[in-house]
Amino acid sequence: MPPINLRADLDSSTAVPSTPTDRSVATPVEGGSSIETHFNASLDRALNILKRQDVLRQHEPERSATPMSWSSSTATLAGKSTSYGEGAFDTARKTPDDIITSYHASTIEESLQMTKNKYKEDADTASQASEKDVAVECQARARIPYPGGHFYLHLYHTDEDDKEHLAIVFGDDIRSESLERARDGETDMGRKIRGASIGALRRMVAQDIKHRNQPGSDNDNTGFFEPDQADMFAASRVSIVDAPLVRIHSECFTGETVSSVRCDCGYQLAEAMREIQQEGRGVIVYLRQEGRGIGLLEKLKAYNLQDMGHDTVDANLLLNHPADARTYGSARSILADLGISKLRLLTNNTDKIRQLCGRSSQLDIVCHVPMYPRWWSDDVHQGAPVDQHAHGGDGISQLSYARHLNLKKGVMAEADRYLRTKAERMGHMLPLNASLALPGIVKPHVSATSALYLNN
Ligand SMILES: Nc1nc2c(ncn2[C@@H]2O[C@H](COP(=O)(O)OP(=O)(O)OP(=O)(O)O)[C@@H](O)[C@H]2O)c(=O)[nH]1
Repeated sequence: MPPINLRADLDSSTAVPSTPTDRSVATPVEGGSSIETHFNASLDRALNILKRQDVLRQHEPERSATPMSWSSSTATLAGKSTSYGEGAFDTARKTPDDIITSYHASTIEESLQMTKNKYKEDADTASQASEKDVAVECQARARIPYPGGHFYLHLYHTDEDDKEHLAIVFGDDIRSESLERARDGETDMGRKIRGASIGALRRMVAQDIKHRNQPGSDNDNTGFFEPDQADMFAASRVSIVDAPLVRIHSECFTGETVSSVRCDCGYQLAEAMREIQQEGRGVIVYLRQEGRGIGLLEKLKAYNLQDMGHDTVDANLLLNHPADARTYGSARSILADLGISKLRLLTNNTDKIRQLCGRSSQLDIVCHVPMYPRWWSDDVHQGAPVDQHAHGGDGISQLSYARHLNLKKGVMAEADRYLRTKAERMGHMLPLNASLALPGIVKPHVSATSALYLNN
């Protein structure tokens, strides 16, 4: 059998296109070789398939160049999942920079609104958590001298977590009930080492604490204590009826220990100590809720996101945390343990007030005392004793306590940005307007009460 001359047969019987691409339109004519016809048709189909795959492959690098980090960030920020569905191909043709830029421009408003809603949702959840009764026990108390005088540091354990929460107590008359409670098999020396009272004093303290829960009843325990202890407990009676100045402060290693000026935390702690020390009585409950409850590791990541242009709220959300993960149930219990049911609260934070005044709360927040940064105004807080030390060049200015009270406008630019975000996105009671150091911050008006804000 002679070999089949495909070329000749095709030339004579079929209009064969000159290029493989054209073959796709070739139609075998009547009488042509059926073998060639089938061959050409198969070849055409194969070429068409290859052509389509090739077109797709050309676009493949662009499609996979779309950064996953962008897509996952967007998903987190928008609070919904993102997938490559319809229309995804167009997005993939843009460069990653185009996508990020257009994303920022188009969603900033949406993000702001979404954050407000999310912040409220998280705050509601946190409020419910703060309603929970937290059992606390003061494990030890010790006197701490510091540049402004001395205070008593109380260390607490709670059944909520395994952290060491603290109460910084100013005034000799505020006592912890759980510290005074007798421990099994405890000696007087053991009590002294914990910072609890002993002997007649212990009995008096126990009676006094019991008495706090029975308003109106007479205290007939005077026979239990020595004359030199009488004054102390006379003062103790007073602390029950008045409303001491209280700050509920959350841990910030960066701001308080290494003097970071990304935030105002170091200043707030020092200022709270100064104001309470001036009054002679009050408490700072120091909660180990570092980084608004997300911990130091996550806060450092959030700082890097802030250096990439995100604010403190978005940075938390991008890391899949709530804007504020704190609760205040343990603070309420610590204050109750210290016999404080009525207080004036040093804060700008509406959410903190709302959580502390939850439905089941026994706390009576008589008013809130705003904490406006001293560097916004040149003339506030003149003549405080610790300022004189700090300016006096006697070495105390090297201490972080005093240093925090001497912050200057220019140095605090980053803290001002943080404060602006707290005011604009987290509902903090900070007056923003166009005058003082930060464009947009006016001199504080120090008269609002918590009732005003709680009713809103
Ligand atoms: N996640 C996060 N936490 C921060 C940042 N800056 C400060 N913090 C933490 O924020 C907490 C203090 O919260 P703030 O909102 O500044 O102040 P506040 O105590 O709620 O409000 P005030 O009572 O008005 O002072 C501390 O735990 C700090 O560690 C930040 O950029 N990101």
